[in-house]
Parts: sequence; C-alpha cells; structure tokens
Amino acid sequence: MTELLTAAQMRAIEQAAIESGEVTGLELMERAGRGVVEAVFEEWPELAETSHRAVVLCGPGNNGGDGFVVARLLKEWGWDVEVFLYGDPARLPSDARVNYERWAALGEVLPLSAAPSAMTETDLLVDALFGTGLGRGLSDEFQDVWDSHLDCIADGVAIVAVDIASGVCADSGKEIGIYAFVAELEVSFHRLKQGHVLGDRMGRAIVKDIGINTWQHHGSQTCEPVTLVCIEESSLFKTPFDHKYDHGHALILSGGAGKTGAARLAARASLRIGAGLVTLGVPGAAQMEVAGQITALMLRRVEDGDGLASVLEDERLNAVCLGPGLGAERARELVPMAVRAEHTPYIVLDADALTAFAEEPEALFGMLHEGCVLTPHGGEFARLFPDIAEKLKAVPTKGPAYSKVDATREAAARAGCVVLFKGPDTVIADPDGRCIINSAQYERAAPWLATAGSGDVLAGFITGLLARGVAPMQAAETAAWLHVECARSFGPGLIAEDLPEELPKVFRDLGL
Ligand SMILES: NC(=O)C1=CN([C@@H]2O[C@H](COP(=O)(O)OP(=O)(O)OC[C@H]3O[C@@H](n4cnc5c(N)ncnc54)[C@H](O)[C@@H]3O)[C@@H](O)[C@H]2O)[C@@H](O)CC1
Ligand SMILES: Nc1ncnc2c1ncn2[C@@H]1O[C@H](COP(=O)(O)OP(=O)(O)O)[C@@H](O)[C@H]1O
Ligand SMILES: [K+]
Repeated sequence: MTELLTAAQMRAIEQAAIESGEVTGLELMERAGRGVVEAVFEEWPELAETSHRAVVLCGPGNNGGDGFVVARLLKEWGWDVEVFLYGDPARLPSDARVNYERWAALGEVLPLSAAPSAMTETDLLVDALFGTGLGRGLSDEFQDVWDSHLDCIADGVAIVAVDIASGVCADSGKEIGIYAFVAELEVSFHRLKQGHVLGDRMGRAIVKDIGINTWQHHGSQTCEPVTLVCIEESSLFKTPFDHKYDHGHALILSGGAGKTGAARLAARASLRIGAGLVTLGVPGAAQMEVAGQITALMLRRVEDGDGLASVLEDERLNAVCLGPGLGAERARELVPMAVRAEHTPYIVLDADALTAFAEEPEALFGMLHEGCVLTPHGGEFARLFPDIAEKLKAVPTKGPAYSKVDATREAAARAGCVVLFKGPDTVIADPDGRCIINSAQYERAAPWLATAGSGDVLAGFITGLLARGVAPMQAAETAAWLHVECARSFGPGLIAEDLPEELPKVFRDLGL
C-alpha cells in the first residue's frame, strides 16, 4: 500500500523518528541529500560518467539544508558546484546551519540574486529553496531566478527539485503564488506527498528512503494517510463452481431513443468486468433501437418510476447504474425509486443523475445511503457541491492549500456515500474519511481517456463490481484502476468502446 503524506504528517513522522533517539535530524538530512544525488545519477546516467557543473539554490529552511548536502556530495564527486542562498545564514535551522558550515569549508555561498548569471552555464540545477515548509507564495525577489529557470528548461538543463518543486504546495499540488518552479525530477523522502499526484503536475516524482521505518504511524496525525489505489485481484476471480447469479445482476438505466449509447457502453462494461447478468432498463420508445444493438445484454422496459419500482422487486437485481444518457427529467423520476428500493443494495449515480439534482443537492443527499457511489467529473462536482468546488478553485495565497483530497472527503461526508471525483488524479473518498487516489500521471499517464464516453464505461465498471458483491469503496478504486490500465494497454487511438474490450487482456496480464 503506497501512502501519500501531507506536510504535517511528514513532520510528525520525522519528529517521532528523531524523538525516538534512533536517528538525528542531521542524519535524515544527510540521507535526503544522498538520495537526491543518487536519483540524479539514476535519472541522467550521463551525469554520473564525468564531472559536471551544478547550481544549487538553497532556501532558508531544511529544504535548503538538503541542498547544502547535495552541493557537498557533488563537489566530492569532482563537480564544479555553485551555491546560492536565499536569506540569512545565521537564521538557518540548526541542521541546515551545520550543513551550510560544512559546505562553506569547501566553497562559496552567494546570495540568490547572483544565481541567474550562473544558471546560464550549468548542467544541473538543484532546486532546494522550499519543500514541505512552504507557507506562502514566492515574492518578486524570486522573479529573476524563476525566469532563469525557465531558460534552463528551454536549454534542456537537468532540473531536480529537492522534495517538491519550490512554490508548489505539498498537500494540494497547487502552485502558491506566481513563481512556482518546475522540475523534471522531484525527489521526495520516505513517502510521496499528496501534492506529487494531485493537479496538473509536470515531471516525475520519485521517493528515496531515508531510513524511517518503525515510526510511520506515530505522531499527531489527525487522519489516516491517503493511499494510492491498490487492487485486490482476488475480488475479480471467478471459481469453477460459480453460477452466473453468484456474480450478481446489474441494471443499467438508459435514456430515450437516440440517447441510448452511453447506457449501452456502461452495460457492456459491467458485463465485461464480470457481473453475472446485465440488463438495460429502456423506455418503450427506445426498445427497438437498443434491441438491435445488443446480444449478451438483456433488455427490460422501464418507462417511469413505477416501472422501475416493479422491476426492482426482483431481489436478484443488486446493483443499479443511473446517469449515462439518462436525461435530467428521467433521472429526477428514477433516482428516488432506485435509492429507496428495498432489495437493491448498490446504486451508482453518474452524469445526468447528478446534474438533475443541481438545484436541490440536499434533497439528493437526503436519499442516499452507504451503498451509493457518486462519480462526478469537475463540472458535475461543482453542480452538487458548489461551495466545496469554490474553495477548491480559489487561487491559494498561503500553504497548505485546500486540496482535491480535502474537497472529496468533505463531499463524501456530506453525501453520506462514496464519492469518486474524476480526473488524471481521481480521488475516491468514503464518508468515514478513508481516501484513495488513482493517479494517471507519470508512468501511468493515460491521456487517451479524455474521450467521450469513457466516464460511462467507468460507471459501468463500478456497477459490475458492486453487482459482484465488491464493497463500494473497493469497487470504485478497483474500477478506476482497471479503467486506466485498459487505456494504457490499448494506447493511442482509444475510444470509449475499446475500454471494455481491452479488459480481458488486462485481466490476463493480472494472471486471472
Ligand atoms: N525535518 C527533517 O528531519 C527533514 C527535513 N527534510 C527537508 O526539510 C524540508 C522541510 O523543511 P522546513 O520545514 O524547514 O521547510 P522549508 O525548508 O520547506 O521552508 C521553510 C522555511 O521557509 C520559509 N518560507 C516558507 N515559505 C516562504 C516564502 N514563500 N517566502 C520566503 N520564505 C518562506 C519559512 O519561514 C521557513 O523559514 C523538507 O521539504 C525536506 O526537504 C529532509 O532533510 C529530511 C529530514
Ligand atoms: N487526461 C486524462 N488522464 C487520465 N484520465 C482522464 C483524463 N481525462 C479524462 N480522464 C478520465 O476519463 C473519464 C472521463 O469521464 P467523463 O468526464 O465523465 O466523460 P464522459 O462524460 O464523456 O463519459 C474519467 O474517468 C476521467 O478520470
Ligand atoms: K524544493
């Protein structure tokens, strides 16, 4: 399980490690600096071959302290290293101060204002200005250095950020202020921070171990760390003795004639992910259209709320999906019937089933129960949770900033059910505070998912897993993970129809 930490959680963990007496802050700083140098040589092996030039920008806190360690280690490798400090050396925290002194025995420390001219002729730029202690945006004092770092990017200079790019909030991934740096490589310590996988992050973030092992759950953490999705393959198996009804029966409600494609996509996705049976609930006027397009899927006429209620008397129908192509009016009529159905434990609400309640989200939340899953994209999220979306959208002026994790947790608590907030950084939260991120970034980038109908397929995947008896939180995270795997497996040219068809290959690769 890959944990992602906030700055406060990381501080608490470090503090507990230091207070336990088994490691000192100075040792951690040395390991952090060593980790950065190792990561640089792994990322750019050509830099390890001979000595090169480095510019190290150090800030006024421990991030700067790591920078002094990096400078010293590179110097020991025979590099030509220039170090620039923002702030007064006398005010550095003690460990950073020790490393400042150690560096000062080897070379000069110039003020940050002198850095731009050196940055025109370097092979490596080390950004050790601010890490988890970023408290506000970088002031205009940083403008020249920031401009020069853009020139470095244009010139192809290797840029490594110590912990996280300076100016980026470690909790939210948001840029605080206007002078946020960009780095090709970010080297985090002990664990990635939430900010490494939230938002539109550039570059690549990796973790270097700094030897904190036993203390990770100590400290004054207010809630459990967020984790990256970790799927349990066992929830996807079918045993040789299973009957189709052992894997549930999903009902996907369709919109009217000419609007049935989205529900058909979701239904096919439910079937492919292993629901035993999948039925499309279709209004009479669309029956012919749908009947001509399906084979293994089944079809039931669902004209209105009463029609749905009578279909749902069948206790074998255990998961219902409403939203894709449903239409707002039909959604307003069918959603209350579905969520109140006595025998239907699981409901997925997507697309129109969310937008239909934009005027009265509280009425929707009042009906929901713990078997429900909401799957909004950014627009739908803002319609249902306008105040939360406002907070998330606000341009932060200080850190730590309100994050997509905070927003999704707040939404789940308000809705009283699992909320999956889509994006390349899909955040899934349970009302109990558990929170998981499915990151489609760095080596898991799946930009081909930005195609019409891919969200319908995701809703279908979740519904299928719920039908199979997977609990809502796990169904949402497993579906989100498989969705990205299907996109990555298919690759460029992907359209939504391809996602369910790629699932058998992904399953085979998982060894199912
Ligand atoms: N504490 C530890 O034991 C370890 C810390 N590590 C490093 O320490 C970093 C965290 O250190 P700190 O907590 O000292 O935080 P930082 O070094 O990120 O920055 C904090 C300092 O910057 C100032 N500051 C914040 N925002 C500013 C702004 N916009 N303009 C000007 N000044 C600003 C603060 O007043 C404070 O002096 C981590 O990111 C990591 O790089 C690593 O060495 C691993 C061990
Ligand atoms: N650039 C991207 N990288 C990774 N995933 C993406 C990207 N763009 C969209 N997605 C994913 O694709 C899906 C799109 O869903 P949605 O916006 O509801 O589309 P639609 O309504 O067309 O079905 C979501 O699961 C989202 O997380
Ligand atoms: K940094």
